[in-house]
Amino acid sequence: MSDIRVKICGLRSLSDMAAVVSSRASYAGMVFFPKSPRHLSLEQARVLAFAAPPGLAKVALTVDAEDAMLDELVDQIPLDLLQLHGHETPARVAEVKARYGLPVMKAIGVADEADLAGLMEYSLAADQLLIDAKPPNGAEVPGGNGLAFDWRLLVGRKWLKPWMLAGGLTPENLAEALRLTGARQVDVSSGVESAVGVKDPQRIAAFVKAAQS
Ligand SMILES: O=C(O)c1ccccc1NCC(=O)[C@H](O)[C@H](O)COP(=O)(O)O
Repeated sequence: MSDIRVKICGLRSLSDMAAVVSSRASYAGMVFFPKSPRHLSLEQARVLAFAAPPGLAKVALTVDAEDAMLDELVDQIPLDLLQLHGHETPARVAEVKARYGLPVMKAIGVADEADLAGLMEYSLAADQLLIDAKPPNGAEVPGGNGLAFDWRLLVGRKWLKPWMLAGGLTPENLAEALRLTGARQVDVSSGVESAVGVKDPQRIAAFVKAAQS
């Protein structure tokens, strides 16, 4: 069994949380972005977060959030990691990290080699990086689109901080993605859904199993 850590993103219900717990994933992601089909209210997120067992990291995902919103999330929800999935600068990443005293993961969208240029600077400011597919032009949401990028772009690359691979991963393609990129952490949303925003417990289990084999 390998020690690949898995984040299941976009949980919406207690049954999603139960599926994530029984799969033995390492991170449970909650989306706070009203345009997303996976958006949660504070109250919904509190219920999910309090149902998470110790050892399962609770991740709050925001997009260019102001302090007022982050203040509310951090005050009301027990969180382990803040995922910044917008256009936050390295300086903003450092500011969020200092203000809340929580680890911060910065998501970077990748479509081609040029998109990797900023990663080093972000790796100085953030605790972790999430290397995701860049959303298509005009996309309503900057993540959770089920799109993959060319994993060969990551071959032989190293960053200063732990990183996760994301974007279009599925139980079916995960082994190949791990083989090519050498990722030790992976993140998935659409690939473990039966319809947009609807998590499928069997696909969650299959994804984590694929990460462990
Ligand atoms: O999942 C969303 O709806 C979402 C909305 C706004 C910003 C980010 C979002 N998801 C970010 C994630 O961490 C996803 O898991 C990641 O983009 C991979 O998604 P997918 O390609 O669907 O597996």
